[in-house]
This record gives sequence, C-alpha cells and structure tokens, in this order.
Amino acid sequence: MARHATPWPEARAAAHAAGVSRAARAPSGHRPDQAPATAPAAVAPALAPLPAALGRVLAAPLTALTDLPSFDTSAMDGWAVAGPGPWRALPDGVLAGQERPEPLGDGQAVRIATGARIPRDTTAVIRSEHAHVDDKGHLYAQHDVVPGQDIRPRAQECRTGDRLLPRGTLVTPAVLGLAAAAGYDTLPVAPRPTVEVLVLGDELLTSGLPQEGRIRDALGPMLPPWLGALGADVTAVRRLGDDADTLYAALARSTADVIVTTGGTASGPVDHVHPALRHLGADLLVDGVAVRPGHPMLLARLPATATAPPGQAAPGQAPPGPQAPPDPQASLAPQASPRYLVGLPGNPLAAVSGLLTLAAPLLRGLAGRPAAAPYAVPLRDDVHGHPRDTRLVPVSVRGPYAVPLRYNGPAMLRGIAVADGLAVVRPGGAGRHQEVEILDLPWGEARGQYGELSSGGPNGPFNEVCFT
Ligand SMILES: Nc1nc2c(c(=O)[nH]1)N[C@H]1C(S)=C(S)[C@@H](COP(=O)(O)OP(=O)(O)OC[C@H]3O[C@@H](n4cnc5c(N)ncnc54)[C@H](O)[C@@H]3O)O[C@H]1N2
Ligand code: MOO
Repeated sequence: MARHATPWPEARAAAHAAGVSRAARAPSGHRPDQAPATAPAAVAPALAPLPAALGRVLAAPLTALTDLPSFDTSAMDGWAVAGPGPWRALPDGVLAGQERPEPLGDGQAVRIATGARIPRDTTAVIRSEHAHVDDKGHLYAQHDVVPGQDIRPRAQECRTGDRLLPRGTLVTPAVLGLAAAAGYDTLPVAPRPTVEVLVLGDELLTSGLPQEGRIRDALGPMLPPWLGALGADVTAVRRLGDDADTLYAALARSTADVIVTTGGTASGPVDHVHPALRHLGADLLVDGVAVRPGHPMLLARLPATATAPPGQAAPGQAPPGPQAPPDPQASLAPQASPRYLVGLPGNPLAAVSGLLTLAAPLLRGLAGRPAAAPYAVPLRDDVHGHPRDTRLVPVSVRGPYAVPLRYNGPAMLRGIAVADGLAVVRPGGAGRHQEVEILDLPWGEARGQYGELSSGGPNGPFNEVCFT
C-alpha cells in the first residue's frame, strides 16, 4: 500500500483546521488546511458558573464589567493625608469595605487600611511604618511625601468595557480570579469536545502480567486522562479486540465529536481501521504522516449519514468483514456537526506521537482555540535525524537545554514517562545547542500546565511593570 505521507507540520495544521472549519459542511474538494486559523467553537457555547468554567475555553472575549479598581483605593495600611504635613490625626479610621468615608480637610490625616476607599481630597497615603504620631496627635512623615503615593487610582487596571482576554482563552484559575474581580458570575464557554476511545487488539490484557504472547493495554489507561488534559470530555473507553464488524458498528453508532482508535492503522491481517473507514464512506484528511514514530497515524472526517445500511456494501465498496455487522443499532444516525476519527498507531510512543500531532490540534480547533504557538529550546546533545521524516523525541528540560532521553523507541514509554515534552527534530537531525520546537506535555514543566499565554494585544499584560 503506497500512501502519501503528509509532512508533519502540514498534518498538524490540517488537524487544527479540521477542528475550526466545521468541515463536514464544506464542499467536496475543500482543503482543511485552508480553513481560517480561528473560528467559533464547533459546539454551541453555554454560560457556566465560574467553578464549572475551569479548563474550558472562552467562547467570547472577557470584557470588564467594572473599572478595576472600581474606586480610588489605598495600596497600604497607613494614613490618608490631605495637603502638606504635619497633619492632625483624626480619631477614627477607614477600613476596606466601608462605604464612602468623610472627605479630608487640608492638614488632616486618617488611619486607613489596605483596600479601603480613599477619602475625597486625600493627596497621598503614608505607610504606617513611615509615620509617627506625637503625644499632641500630630502625624509626621519620615520621608518626603509624593502626591498620589500608595493610592491605586480607580481604573488603574482596566475601565468598564475594556477587553481583558480574547475569545479562545483557556480558563485557568487565574482567569477565574480575574473574571470574578471584573464582575462575572458566569462565563460563556465552549463545551469540551466529546471523545470516545476505541482500543483495538486481541492481544491486550487489562490486568496482571504479560503472558502467553499477550501484553498489557498501555493506551487504555493513558489516553483518557491525556485527552482530558488536552481539553476533551472522554465519554467512553471501549476495548473491541480485532473484529472488523465490531469496529464498524462502534464507529457507526458513536455520537462523540471525535473517535480515537488505537492500533489497527497499518496493513496487517487484523488492521481494520482503513477498511472500516472505507466502508463508512469517511473522508481521509490525513493518511499517514512523515513522522517517526507514528507514521501510520490518520485523521478522517466521518460522514454525516451512512453510505450504506449496516451489513450491505455500498456500490463499489467491500463489506468490512466476512459477516454483516450484527448489531441493529449500528445504523448511522444523522449527525448535526462533523465528527472526526483520529487513528493512533498501536505502538505506545507512536500513539503519543499521533495524539500530539493530530488529536491535540484537532481538539484545540474544535474548542475554538488558536493553534498552539510554537516555542523552541536549544538541545543539549546531538540528535540523529531520519533521512526524510520528522522525529519526535522525548526530552527533559533542564536549565536552558532540552535533554534528549533514552528509551525513545516506538514501543517504549520509559522515556516519555520522565519527559517534559517532545522535541521536533527535522529530517537530517539537529546538532548540540541547536534550537528545536518543543511540544509540551500537559503536565510538563517547560511551560506550565495551562498552555501559552496570550499577549492580549497592545493593551495586554506585558507592557508595563506595576508593583507596590
Ligand atoms: N508492513 C508494515 N508493517 C508495519 C508498518 C509498516 O509501515 N509496514 N508500520 C509499523 C509501525 S511504524 C507501526 S507504529 C505499527 C502500527 O501498527 P498498528 O497501528 O496497526 O498497530 P498494531 O499492529 O495493532 O500494534 C502495533 C504494536 O503495538 C502494540 N499495541 C497495540 N495496542 C496496544 C496497546 N493498547 N497497549 C500496548 N501496546 C499496544 C501491539 O501489540 C503491537 O506490538 O505497525 C508497524 N508495522
Ligand atoms: O509508528 Mo511506528 O514504528 O513509527 O511506531
């Protein structure tokens, strides 16, 4: 079988574009890699209470519902003063949460707490440790007092209506805090795409030691939490063995946004993924990728309706197996939105490669998130390249360097289990200290758990230092 392997960068772009494009409605001949870089999430947004929004993606920009701070506020515990000192210390104080305090007269000072509303006509706040009151009740400052010092003026952080975060931002704990501060009780979020995992292979055991030629299923335990960390809602994990009819029925019956299969992508006697997709009339968007490990990985768009009822081959198509699928529920229900299938190779590290090459960008696209911004880290050591294909090599990020890890064979998980990411090594290899793109693992330390930051545009958070 001579398939044309898609170059690795194009495969990733095609997977992301497939997610954002709602491509099932595209005319035939549509190229998923020409879809826009961002799009509304493929599933309708909903308003979620703040705790439920964690880990989802903003379906609309976050706009400030209030000025922040919403009133002039003291940055320190100390004294609010009016005019030049020394000042007459008033007997009462102003606490955070207190309603509008009395205005200060020229020459007066009042004790004030951090976060308290500044009395009208205050010129500065003096920290308590920088002032003292004499026995006549006069307040003296130990340093020059600069007008406005230690006052956080209203709207210092944002004005009502300012755009705080763009659509497509992942809701992190910090985003929840910002949203609450800015006045939100609920957030418009895209639902997480649903994913069903189908584990193929008669040789797989679900407990105990490998024996009699059979091995433990490593992917059933690994993929659901990994897909969850990539933004999916895994609705089911089914172990199907190596039966063509069972696979066809499971694909036909599924209502998940994405089906992830493991194994059966190659052309061996029990590799049923391609025949099942053919029989379903699926559109193969990516059929093999020029990447090691994992080159048999594939991405297909499943048809909205059946091309043939179960058990009957459509014209010109072979049935999936010797017998018609026995399950009467296996008819293809019409689907409102496109469904996709990511076929991961069975070798476990090859499956990880497929997960990060195809599933991760697809899920981002489905949630309405932009493609992950690439970033590079210099390699500590030389890495051999494949002559034609990209290699994905587990690395640990130590100091400024990505250290290539051993045990990186396609059937091995020992390297990836201690990795922070996968280094993208272009054909021909990469030399010591050469910068290479890193694909983060969701729990990796290279860039943190919640993905890359958005700069937020010209008014984003990176332009100004603000500290007290
Ligand atoms: N003639 C060719 N044979 C193979 C090619 C090829 O190009 N031509 N490619 C090889 C590569 S590369 C890979 S990767 C595998 C992919 O094969 P499949 O996706 O069909 O996977 P299987 O044959 O079902 O399994 C491969 C291997 O992985 C083990 N496996 C499967 N599932 C699991 C699991 N859940 N947990 C742990 N291990 C699993 C399985 O026992 C096999 O050892 O094809 C090569 N062959
Ligand atoms: O996909 Mo395979 O050997 O490259 O594991």
